Amino acid sequence: MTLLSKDFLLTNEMGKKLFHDHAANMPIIDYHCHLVPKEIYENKNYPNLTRIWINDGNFGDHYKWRLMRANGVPEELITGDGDEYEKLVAWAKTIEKAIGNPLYEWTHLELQRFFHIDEPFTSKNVKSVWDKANQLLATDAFKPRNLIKNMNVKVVCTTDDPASDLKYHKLLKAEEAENGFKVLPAMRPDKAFAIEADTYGAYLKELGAISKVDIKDYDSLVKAFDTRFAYFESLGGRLSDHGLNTFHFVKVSKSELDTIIAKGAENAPLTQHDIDAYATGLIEALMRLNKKYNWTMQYHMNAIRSANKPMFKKIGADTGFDSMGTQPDIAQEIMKLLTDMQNEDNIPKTILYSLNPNDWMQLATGMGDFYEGDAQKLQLGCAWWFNDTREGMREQLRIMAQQSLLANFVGMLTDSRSFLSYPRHEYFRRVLCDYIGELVQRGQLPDDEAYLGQIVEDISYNNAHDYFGFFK
Ligand SMILES: O=C(O)[C@@H](O)[C@H](O)[C@H](O)C(=O)CO
Repeated sequence: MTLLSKDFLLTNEMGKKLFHDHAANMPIIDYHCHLVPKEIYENKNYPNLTRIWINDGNFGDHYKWRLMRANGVPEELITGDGDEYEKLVAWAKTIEKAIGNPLYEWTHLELQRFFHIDEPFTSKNVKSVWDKANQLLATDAFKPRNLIKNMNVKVVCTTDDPASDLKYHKLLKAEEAENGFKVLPAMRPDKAFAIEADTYGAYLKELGAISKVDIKDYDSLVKAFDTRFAYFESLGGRLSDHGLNTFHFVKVSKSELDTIIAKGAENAPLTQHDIDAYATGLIEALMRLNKKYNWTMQYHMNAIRSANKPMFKKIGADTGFDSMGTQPDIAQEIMKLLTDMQNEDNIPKTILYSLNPNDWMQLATGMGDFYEGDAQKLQLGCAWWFNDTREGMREQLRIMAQQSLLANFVGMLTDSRSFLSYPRHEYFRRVLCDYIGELVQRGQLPDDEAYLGQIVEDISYNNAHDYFGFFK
């Protein structure tokens, strides 16, 4: 089989039929990514391949950055102000060493799907790739909105702070019919959780100002969030998303939460008990609001963020210095949370992602204790970040299939900061179809293309369409 041939990742006949005749042409709902709404709205061509692929001066692909650092590339040719062609040369020299790394396949998929460049990308052809890609990047087809539209994307959910004015979502909403896709905000209140940060007090003021609530205690904080849920909802938002790097369930009284919030706002010393109690109180408030608005709550848990403190100070978060978390009991702590909220019937639709696959069985089986109402009210999140590999995807599919109902799964997302990442959905669909095809091959499923094809189409698009309510 040649590199990324027609049947790449497809090792059986049913898998090939399921992919080519059912998955391949399904539209995309990308319900979690980090694209910048302003860039979608302004719709400007990228000047060259480095800027859309590696680093556009603000956001960039920290997956690539990690590998470039692993290859000894100096920071000036990664996130620094080095020559942009030389950055691509550095990437070419890196990717030719990345055998077995998903970025090898993603890089070549993107070159094939967008630039019709089929040969392997190496330091020997980087100049011709640079020239051909840049020529195409200057055309209308490579404006961000056309990149989204031409990949058959129907929904893009960005990642937005509750205090955001969602200016560009509002502007894009007015052009939704013309664009042919929705750009919807997903509320990511991580700053509101960071009570130990010296910026917490200022953030409460910022959130209070935009919600017109004087936030001074738990009730007023919840009221402020309620107004933001209503505003996000008015622009099509139906998701909240939470980076719970670690989590310890600590239930305290409202008056104790009031005291903790006051301490945080004044930047007074907080104990770990305070921090855990506050996170528990706030996540429970957000569970109630997700339930009230019939949103879906995503938990991104067990991550170590910005471990390289000197580089964090130098270039900030989300720059490739994160890794898999090692809190061994995080799933147990989440179970305590779910159990507590079940007592008041306030568990919303929920997707649980853990960066540590050791958590997946606990999460997948634990969720099963709380199913009711909506089909697949709780589900195991797709293989996330460092697990976004063929093997990681197969493991998540296997566990979801064996512990719940794979046919209800809402499928994949890009989680990306680049407009070129949509082939990750194709990659996932290939893995999904190959996995199902193998079950047929072993006689574990009927050799029934119509039945299995419908399930593949549902996982690829229909389930997300119905589950999230973006089109209601
Ligand atoms: O949403 C998250 O917490 C992560 O996806 C995080 O943003 C990370 O930088 C990422 O993009 C992984 O794909």
